[in-house]
Amino acid sequence: MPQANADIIRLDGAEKHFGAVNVDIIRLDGAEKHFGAVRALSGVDFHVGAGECVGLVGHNGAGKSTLMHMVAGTLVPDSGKIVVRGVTEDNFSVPRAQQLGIRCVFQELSLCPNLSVAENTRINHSSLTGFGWRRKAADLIAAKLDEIFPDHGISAFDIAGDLSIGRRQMVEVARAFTLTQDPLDLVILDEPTSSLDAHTAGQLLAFVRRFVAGGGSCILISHVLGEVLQNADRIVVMRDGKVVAADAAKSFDRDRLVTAMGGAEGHQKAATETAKTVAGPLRVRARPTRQQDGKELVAHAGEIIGLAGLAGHGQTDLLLAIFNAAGRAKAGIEVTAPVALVAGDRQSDGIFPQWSISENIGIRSLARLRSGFLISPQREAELADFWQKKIGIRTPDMTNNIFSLSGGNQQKALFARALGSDARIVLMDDPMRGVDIGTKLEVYDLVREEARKGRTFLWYTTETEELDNCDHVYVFKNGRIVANLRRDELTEEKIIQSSFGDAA
Ligand SMILES: Nc1ncnc2c1ncn2[C@@H]1O[C@H](COP(=O)(O)OP(=O)(O)OP(=O)(O)O)[C@@H](O)[C@H]1O
Repeated sequence: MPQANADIIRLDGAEKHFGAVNVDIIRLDGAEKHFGAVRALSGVDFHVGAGECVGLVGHNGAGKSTLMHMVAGTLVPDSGKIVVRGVTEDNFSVPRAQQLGIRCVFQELSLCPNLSVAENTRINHSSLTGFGWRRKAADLIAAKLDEIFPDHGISAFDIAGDLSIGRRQMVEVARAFTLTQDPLDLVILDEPTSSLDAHTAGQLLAFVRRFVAGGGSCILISHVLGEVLQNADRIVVMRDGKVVAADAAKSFDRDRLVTAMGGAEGHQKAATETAKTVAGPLRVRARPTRQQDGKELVAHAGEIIGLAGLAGHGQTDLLLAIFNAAGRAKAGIEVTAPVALVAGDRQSDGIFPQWSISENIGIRSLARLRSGFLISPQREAELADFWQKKIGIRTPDMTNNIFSLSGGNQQKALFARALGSDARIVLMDDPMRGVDIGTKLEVYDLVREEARKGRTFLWYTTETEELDNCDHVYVFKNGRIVANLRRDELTEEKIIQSSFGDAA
């Protein structure tokens, strides 16, 4: 263990677990990073102590993931210093970070889709070798899944690509915490609950607290500010590539965080409109394939309909069935107008990776963008510019590749694609994954405004608060609708009761 220098001994945050001063696990001094014209980080100082959970918050594109890529060794700073346990690292890299016990769960899930859960575990744990490695890997990941998510329902031999996005996220998390011969000191969790329902997110956060209480360290990035306020010891706020606030978590409340992040000021929580009593014409009538009791989802023009319940209980399947049924007859499903889908799993279902931001937005509006037989680049650019301004897509140039955007900004581009199209029905599959609080509030306003103009929204969300925007909510369990709750009777307890009840 290296000797701690005087300048890396800190008295904030970490030492409260041990009652003594403490060497930082990692420290970055003056980290800078440019991507072409974009200054992603400008002179950031950041540190994490042993036995400390640091919450990291900021708007989309603030630089959080870029900073974390430096901690994980996947990005090298243009300038600045990385110090691990008091030793300056001149050639910091992914293998070096792993050797030093630093692991990460990134926002864009990284499991190989064609490999099993056990095989994916082996990829990150090179010590799992020799005869019977597959069995060893399977036992280890199964045990960790059981420990973090007791009712996970995942087999170590499931193929990763066959799992729902929520279950893939659970595997990623469990894999990062799996104990092998490799050291485990610090885990970076970049939006680890973004695809988890409230129950599963609670299991993960409780595990994180146990891990930290046992002396481990975590960096927790989340746009769900309550998660950070309740689970971090110290919170660091980033804005436009800089750290703008850093303090003990208990000194923050939601308002102070939002003000420090900037961008969400002036937005009030949605004024709760009374549920609609006069419905427009029928837009969607759909019965889940496993439904045998006659219940069905019904949506009219101008309605915002929520889909809730534990993740992976048939909500996404029904949205995809409705999407596929648009324009052709399908048993049990009636769709009376054009449909657009905002995918939550943007990597697999939403984004065209080789295309620019503008092309990704325009693809659902080709008829409107045509000039003769060709797509007019000017019309495409106008549509993209309109949406860039409307929902604040942060980029210097909309003709840049879509992957030049931060995760949340990629998600905004998918929103723009659906809302900018002529679709009268918009299906949203947990669409706010990675979207910051300011933009979320803007999108909620936009959805309600579009609904008033007659658009219909079917909105599956793992964030219970978002259901306040809906006229009524169908709760799913085991592939079936088990409850239909009006907005005025909607509470988290009611949803949980229906999700776990014996109704199906
Ligand atoms: N590979 C890249 N090429 C070009 N620009 C990039 C690249 N990666 C990040 N950026 C830019 O750097 C800035 C910071 O992005 P970063 O992903 O760190 O933000 P973030 O705070 O993690 O956002 P989010 O909450 O949306 O995930 C953004 O403006 C982004 O567009």
